Amino acid sequence: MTDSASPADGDLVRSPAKVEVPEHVEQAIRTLIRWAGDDPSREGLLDTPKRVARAWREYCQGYGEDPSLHLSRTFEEVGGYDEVVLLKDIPFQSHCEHHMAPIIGTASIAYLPRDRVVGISKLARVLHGFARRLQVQERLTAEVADCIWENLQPHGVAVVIEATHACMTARGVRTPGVGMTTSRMMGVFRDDERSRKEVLSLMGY
Ligand SMILES: Nc1nc2c(ncn2[C@@H]2O[C@H](COP(=O)(O)OP(=O)(O)OP(=O)(O)O)[C@@H](O)[C@H]2O)c(=O)[nH]1
Ligand SMILES: [Zn+2]
Repeated sequence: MTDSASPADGDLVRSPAKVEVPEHVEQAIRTLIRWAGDDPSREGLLDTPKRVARAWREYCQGYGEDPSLHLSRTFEEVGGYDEVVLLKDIPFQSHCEHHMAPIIGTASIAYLPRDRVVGISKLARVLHGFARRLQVQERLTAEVADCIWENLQPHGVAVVIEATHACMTARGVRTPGVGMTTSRMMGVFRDDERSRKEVLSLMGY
C-alpha cells in the first residue's frame, strides 16, 4: 500500500488513539463537516477531524490483521470430544461498505471438529477481524465461515449472523427494528439435514 493514509505495521501495535493523523486526512473530514452544514473552525469541532480519523482507524482495525492467524494454535487433547462446538450470540460491530454506517449485531459460530479444536475466544477474534472492515453482511458471514473451514478443516461449519443496519434505521428508508439474518452452512451442516437442524436448534432457531 502506498497511500500515506493506509495502515502501517507500526500502528497496529499501538493504541489507535495514538496514531498520527496526516493533514490531508484531517482536511478531508473538515470538508465533510462543511458539507454536512457546520463550520469546522468553530471551537467544538476543532479537534473533531483528528478524533474521527482515529475512530475510523479503530473501526477498521481488521484491515491490519489476518484473521486466519487466530486459528493457527489448536489443541488435540480433548478427550475424544467429537460433537458440535458453538459460540452463541457474539456481539459485534461493523460498517456497511455502501454508507459507512454502523452494522450492529450478533453472530453464532459453530463447527464440528475433526481431531483438533481451537481456543474458543479465537472464533470471536476471527469474527471481529472481518467485522472491523467495510462490509456487507453476506460477505462477513461467508468470510468467517470460509476462514474456519479452510484453517481447521472441520467436518462442518455453521455461521448465522443477525444485525441491524444504521443505513436503514437512521437514514434512507428509516425503518427501525428491522433485522437482517444471514447464514452459511458448510460440510455436514450443509449436506446432512439432521446435523443442520441440530446446530440451528443449539443456536436457538
Ligand atoms: N445486501 C446487503 N445490502 C446492504 C447491506 N448494507 C446495506 N445494504 C443496502 O445497500 C443498498 C445500497 O443501495 P443504493 O440504492 O445503491 O443506495 P441508496 O440510494 O443509499 O439506497 P437506500 O438505502 O435505499 O436509500 C441499500 O439497499 C442498503 O440497504 C448489506 O450488508 N447487505
Ligand atoms: Zn449501508
